[in-house]
Amino acid sequence: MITCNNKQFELFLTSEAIQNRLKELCQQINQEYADKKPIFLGILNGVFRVVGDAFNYIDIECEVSFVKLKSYEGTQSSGNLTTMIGLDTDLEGRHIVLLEDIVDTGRTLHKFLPELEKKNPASVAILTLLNKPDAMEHDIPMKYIGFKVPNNFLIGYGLDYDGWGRQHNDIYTIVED
Ligand SMILES: O=P(O)(O)OC[C@H]1O[C@H](OP(=O)(O)OP(=O)(O)O)[C@H](O)[C@@H]1O
Ligand SMILES: Nc1nc2[nH]cnc2c(=O)[nH]1
Repeated sequence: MITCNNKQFELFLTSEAIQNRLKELCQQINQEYADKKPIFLGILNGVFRVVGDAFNYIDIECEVSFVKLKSYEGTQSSGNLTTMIGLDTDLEGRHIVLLEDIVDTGRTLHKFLPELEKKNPASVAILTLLNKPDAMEHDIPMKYIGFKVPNNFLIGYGLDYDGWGRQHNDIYTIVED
């Protein structure tokens, strides 16, 4: 059990399980994108640990870039997507692998994917460490999913509760909401 911002959380996914799965997905990407010179595009903030660790395993020629989007306040999606740092890379004709820590309701990607399509990329594939199928409000095609998880609030490994809790190497689930 841990306490974060006065709420209690219990262990849900170990660091070892996260690393093993991330390695599997990255090895698959190494094969499928071997000759495509992809751009990995991370959606900050939560994704910073996924990106850092993924690049222990990605070994193909590629670029990396980031956007910073925000929709969550406390334990709930605000429903509003704020762009804090936007797209600043030329994506025309490029193969993009979008990196996310979690796809929950799908609102963030539902709003962001049309922005990405305006840049005329050759392809867009989504890698998310976590997905909550029961929370999804939109049909978002996700090619690489680490773990499908129940619809409970999570922290750790980049995931925050009002900015706190991102430092844990394991992922924790809320005990009381
Ligand atoms: O599918 P959704 O319900 O839209 O939720 C997913 C989004 O929520 C988190 O970001 P958040 O808005 O919490 O910002 P952060 O990455 O800075 O923590 C996460 O990194 C995703 O981008
Ligand atoms: N920390 C955190 N952020 C999220 N963003 C979308 N879903 C979640 C979640 O379960 N936990």
